[in-house]
Amino acid sequence: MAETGGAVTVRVAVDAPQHSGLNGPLDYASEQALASGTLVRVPLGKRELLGVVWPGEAVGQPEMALRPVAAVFSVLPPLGADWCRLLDFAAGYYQRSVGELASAVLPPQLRELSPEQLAARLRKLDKKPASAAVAEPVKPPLAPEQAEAVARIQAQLASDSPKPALLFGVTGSGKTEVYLRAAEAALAAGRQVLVLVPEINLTPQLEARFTERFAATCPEPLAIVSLHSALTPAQRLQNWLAAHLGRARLVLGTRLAVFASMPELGLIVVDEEHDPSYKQQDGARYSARDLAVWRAHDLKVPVVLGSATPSLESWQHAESGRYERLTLAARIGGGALPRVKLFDMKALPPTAGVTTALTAPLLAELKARLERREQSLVFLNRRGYAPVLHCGECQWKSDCPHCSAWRVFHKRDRTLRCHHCGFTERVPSACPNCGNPDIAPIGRGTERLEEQLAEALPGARVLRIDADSTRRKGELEAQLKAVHDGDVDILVGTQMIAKGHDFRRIRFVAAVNPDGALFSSDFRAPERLFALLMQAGGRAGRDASSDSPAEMWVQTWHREHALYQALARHDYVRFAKTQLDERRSAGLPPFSHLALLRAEARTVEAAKAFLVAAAALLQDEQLLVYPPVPHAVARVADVERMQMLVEATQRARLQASLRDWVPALIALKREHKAVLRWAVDVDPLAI
Ligand SMILES: Nc1ncnc2c1ncn2[C@@H]1O[C@H](COP(=O)(O)OP(=O)(O)OP(=O)(O)O)[C@@H](O)[C@H]1O
Ligand SMILES: [Zn+2]
Repeated sequence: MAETGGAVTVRVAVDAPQHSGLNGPLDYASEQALASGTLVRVPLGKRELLGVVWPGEAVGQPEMALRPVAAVFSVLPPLGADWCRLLDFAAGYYQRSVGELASAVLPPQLRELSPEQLAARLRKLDKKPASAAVAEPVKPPLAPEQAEAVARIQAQLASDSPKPALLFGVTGSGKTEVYLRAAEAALAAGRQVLVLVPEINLTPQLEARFTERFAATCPEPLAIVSLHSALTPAQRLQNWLAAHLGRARLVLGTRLAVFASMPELGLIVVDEEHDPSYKQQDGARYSARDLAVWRAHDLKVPVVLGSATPSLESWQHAESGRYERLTLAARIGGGALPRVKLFDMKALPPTAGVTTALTAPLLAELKARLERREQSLVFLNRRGYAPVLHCGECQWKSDCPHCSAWRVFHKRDRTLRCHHCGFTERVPSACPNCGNPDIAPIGRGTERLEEQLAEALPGARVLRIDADSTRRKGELEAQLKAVHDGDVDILVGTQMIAKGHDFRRIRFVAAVNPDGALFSSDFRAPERLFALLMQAGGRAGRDASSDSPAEMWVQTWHREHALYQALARHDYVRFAKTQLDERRSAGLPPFSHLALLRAEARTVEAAKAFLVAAAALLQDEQLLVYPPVPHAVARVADVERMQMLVEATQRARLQASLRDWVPALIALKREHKAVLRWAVDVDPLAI
């Protein structure tokens, strides 16, 4: 803040468009001094935007008439210095402006409310009724490995320079109970706790478990809240305010919750830390997991990263001693992990007309389980009825006219839908190219699998859960409840059901067609496939009291593949070692650091020309700049997408180069009018 005449100059982080080149906080005039972190409304161009008074000296150019701050949210305590540091770091690291990031991560409703309206919302918070008195929860006695892990986290809570903990626990080993005990200790010490989960659909079950555990110790209204994008804007603001005011003692949320304002934050938990959904895929492409680690380090509080299949980045940190590894090697109650059977598709006698997803032995196994009244899960990571519709006469296929992709056949509503641009049409009754009425689906998605299972196993109660079956509010909850209640015999679904859920009745899991990912050009594809299959298998046999053996089948054409061999032995450690060895010799992350420059244009040439010119602007010899290549789905909605990888052996080196490069790219873009969009993705996940 600088004094100029009667008014003071304040720096305000505000969402100025990137091409304006105004990427730092901007100066405004204020009648009174304003503490950093104060929320304000300020004019920018013709608009009035939400802004945050930012720490640091205003540049103060007295000859320029500064525009005045339009409104001050003095009803709200300012955001903390730690929150501003987090945003400064994240904006710098992911190469965005701090104002853009602040505007993206603050609750959207804040942008619309006047100070008076916000004051009304705050009064409403006070009127929330306290929850009814609840009984003391029953806490299970900890298994020895759990007790050890909890003790280590407690030691970290007491330390003034805690190390991140990697909780490496096999599926069903009771990681959640460790989070609960760690949270209990932090809450008892008067601190707030932040728990991150990868997917919204995992929040209800976890929220229920946390509420059940802490409702007695934290009975005040809004003491436990969730933060994710499926909340209504009003709920999201309410929960965010509760966290900011310190009323919410425990915040449970998806990646955006890493930015929650929590003045007394004392512990962060990142569940399923390996999950790709922690990475934001547009705007500021941040990794919530990585930011959680940064935030914990900055605050000198512990962070617990939990997974049965840690990301190779985190695993490498545990290997090198930067993270403390806490291992839960056994399932609760001594239950065995499911036996994994690699079912060799090549060994099947070729039979014309037999669908390969549901082999006769698989059907027989499902039938046997059905007769024993056990639940089974059939996992196929592809939704829709069939990935493509095909005409045998003229070879027409249901491609998307706007994308380099097929349109997926959805039988339920008889549509052809592009999963990339959303282009949807009714299924034609005959081939649009030659008029042949006999067009047929090729391949299968969950919808078709569901149909075939119901046909092959009459009387079985088959339920499909995927993004299509759960569009409407409440559907997912109802479907999961049916599974938990035992009203379902065979559950069919995508990765949505493979992760996290504590299904107690499932004893058999089949992955019917997982091979595709083995040959992807993305170096992370094997890591993702391994994690997904381990997670899927982990849904079986979670109830140790049942005596029937739990089993997982993987139907594959590549039985000997090292990935499957490691999977069959539940050997994450070995898998990680092989992968890390490969990454080390290929110079890939975590042994190098990457940034991806993406460019989108109407033509490949225009996108490419921009990338080539951008490469010429990078003068550091220590950086390796790869030639531009098309994105895996090169064209989406008639836009060509190209990308270029930049690699450095040192993170700091890459960061230093990006700092100069990004402003230069903003200027470069002005010369490349045909480029529609460009973006830098630091630590990209999908390549
Ligand atoms: N000490 C304990 N005593 C008895 N039951 C326990 C104990 N700890 C956890 N459980 C129960 O064991 C089951 C599995 O625990 P949890 O869901 O935490 O596993 P997880 O390690 O998170 O598994 P996943 O990685 O598959 O999600 C849960 O039903 C939980 O209530
Ligand atoms: Zn499309």
